[in-house]
Amino acid sequence: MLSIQGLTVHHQSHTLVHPLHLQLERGEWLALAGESGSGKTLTSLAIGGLLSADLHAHGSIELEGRQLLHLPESELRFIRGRDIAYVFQDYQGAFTPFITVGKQMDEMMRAHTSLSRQQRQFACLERLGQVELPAKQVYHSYPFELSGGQLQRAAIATALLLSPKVLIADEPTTALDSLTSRSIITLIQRIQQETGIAILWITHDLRQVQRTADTLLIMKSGQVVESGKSHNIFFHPTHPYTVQLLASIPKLPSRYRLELQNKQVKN
Ligand SMILES: Nc1ncnc2c1ncn2[C@@H]1O[C@H](COP(=O)(O)OP(=O)(O)OP(=O)(O)O)[C@@H](O)[C@H]1O
Repeated sequence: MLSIQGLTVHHQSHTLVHPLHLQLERGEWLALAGESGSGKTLTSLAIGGLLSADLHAHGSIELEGRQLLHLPESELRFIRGRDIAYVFQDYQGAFTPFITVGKQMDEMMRAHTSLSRQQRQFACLERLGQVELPAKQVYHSYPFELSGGQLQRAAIATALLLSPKVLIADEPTTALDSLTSRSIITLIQRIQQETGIAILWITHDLRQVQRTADTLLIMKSGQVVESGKSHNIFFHPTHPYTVQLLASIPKLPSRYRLELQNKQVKN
């Protein structure tokens, strides 16, 4: 569904993302993992045409056969939300502080659909319910009246409003406590199973993707150093950097730990 071939991102003469290939299918959960500054966010922003003006992307980004790279902003704006939706780490930044959550969700629906006011409200409440929030209460709340976990759920509900094909989640749980973080991941897993949405999950924490990712891409210094089925990578990492990343996971089940210890001895 989403096919990226030879994507590069440059800043002046400096290459920040080296040729990157990625294939994401309907219902798939692909995790892009790696250390801070490895190029994960730039890759995700390039997909929706969100790179800042000083950065330049080359290569090919196709969504269901349609080339997205270098589309005019007016077309990209339409694609973002309807086909590709984002959830970011900064859930507070997802909403304007002094406008109710409902009004902001409604605004998004109004911009993308010709539904009546009543239909739009119904859709917003339905989505808020889907992310396990007290829908009516949250709809009428201001962002500052909600907890971090509730706000991130509301941001997810907003991202899902138009039933996008791809959800790009850039470290959406990093700013949350571990229990809330886990509940958000479980929620997105459930939504993925129910809707078949494809997930591109960006993280520096491999613990997060152990349970969820079908496919894993490991990035280091702007390069993909390892990619494949996440199960294979967890059991049989080939790149020393991946081995290092996996070995640094604090509480890995003993069966993985043994495999890794053997790997480290060999390397
Ligand atoms: N506008 C820019 N101009 C120049 N360099 C940039 C710009 N934006 C990002 N970079 C650099 O590109 C590299 C990759 O950044 P990116 O944000 O993609 O990393 P990341 O893997 O998402 O890191 P993190 O996990 O910390 O979010 C970093 O070295 C960053 O400093």
